[in-house]
Amino acid sequence: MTATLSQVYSENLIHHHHIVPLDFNSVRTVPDSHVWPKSDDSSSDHGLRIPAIDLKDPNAVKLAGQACETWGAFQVINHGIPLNLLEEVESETRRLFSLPAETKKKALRKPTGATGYGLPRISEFFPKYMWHEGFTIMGSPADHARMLWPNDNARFCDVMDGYQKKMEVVAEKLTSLILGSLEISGEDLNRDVGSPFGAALQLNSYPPCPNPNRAMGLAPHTDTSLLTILHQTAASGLQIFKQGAGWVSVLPIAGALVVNVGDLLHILSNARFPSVLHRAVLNRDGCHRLSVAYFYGLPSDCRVSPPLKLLNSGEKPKYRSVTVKEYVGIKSKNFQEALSLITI
Ligand SMILES: C=C1C[C@]23C[C@@]1(O)CC[C@H]2[C@@]12CCC[C@@](C)(C(=O)O1)[C@H]2[C@@H]3C(=O)O
Ligand SMILES: O=C(O)CCC(=O)C(=O)O
Ligand SMILES: [Fe+2]
Repeated sequence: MTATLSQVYSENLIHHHHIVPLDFNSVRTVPDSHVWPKSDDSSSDHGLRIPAIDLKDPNAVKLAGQACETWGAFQVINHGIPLNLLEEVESETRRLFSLPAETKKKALRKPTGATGYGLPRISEFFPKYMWHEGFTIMGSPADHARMLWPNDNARFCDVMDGYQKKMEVVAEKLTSLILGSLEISGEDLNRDVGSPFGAALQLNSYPPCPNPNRAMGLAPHTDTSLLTILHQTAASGLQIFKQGAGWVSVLPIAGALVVNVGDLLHILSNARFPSVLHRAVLNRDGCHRLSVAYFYGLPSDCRVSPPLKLLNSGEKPKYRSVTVKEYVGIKSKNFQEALSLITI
């Protein structure tokens, strides 16, 4: 039996002190544990912007391929997710993070768990904590939602279930579009036809910070997914790193979704589509920023390597083939070194 994504992440233990978020409501100054060195490149915004692609554009395949190659990210409009669903997801996410700290801790992720409330998994790789709290969902959120709202969780569950179903459709569409730009299709992946893709939903909260210049929302990282599809609220904060330009802000476009290339697509495309380094800085306006990331991947036993069709021009594979499960294990131990550890 193929292990679920949740089982795969559960096998990689995280220490308790890297799970429990600060009670952000109770602090008036940034504690030393959360002070990050001032980033000299945080304002290096040259007005550059990632492309915005209309899924109804007849050139969408080519545009998506170009965006993945040069940016590793793009915004997408006309994606088919209704605006009112995005608003509902946002309001349920706000309702969750507005609960008292003691209530949220009832749904705390276990050290051997993958889902629930807690700090981002990457916290253990940094000497300082991030100004962030998250809630991870894989499949049904019902068990954790019951811990938060014993009698009033149906709405949260319905909205998150509905969103995951719709996001799967968009993710499939985007995957075939992006693979199509390389002239490969979903059938060329080493996946049992019909087996489910691995997916997860991550609700991110960046509470108002007394000194946003000294704290970090979410530290620089690449996602492990094939693709990540992100909804961000109107407050800016997401930045991507572009070689030669530095950190570039991804300004929210109402109703648009941000698409990031993850490590699995990086390996699969033989580095033609590099996974994008990104981070979330804190909003200067003192508002509570939220984002919702849908991670779309491959089943845990799937072997990830560039399809032969991509290599038939004589190009050599840059990475040894790994199963998703193996790669998640390597990434959990080595974080940003993971790709270089499988380089041939
Ligand atoms: C499926 C997943 C991707 C993720 C780890 C997770 O199990 C759920 C949370 C995801 C997240 C969100 C914040 C950044 C990130 C690097 C992290 O620490 O947790 C990603 C993980 C990932 O892409 O590896
Ligand atoms: O909040 C954001 O804009 C980024 C979130 C993110 O990178 C993630 O959840 O992996
Ligand atoms: Fe990310």
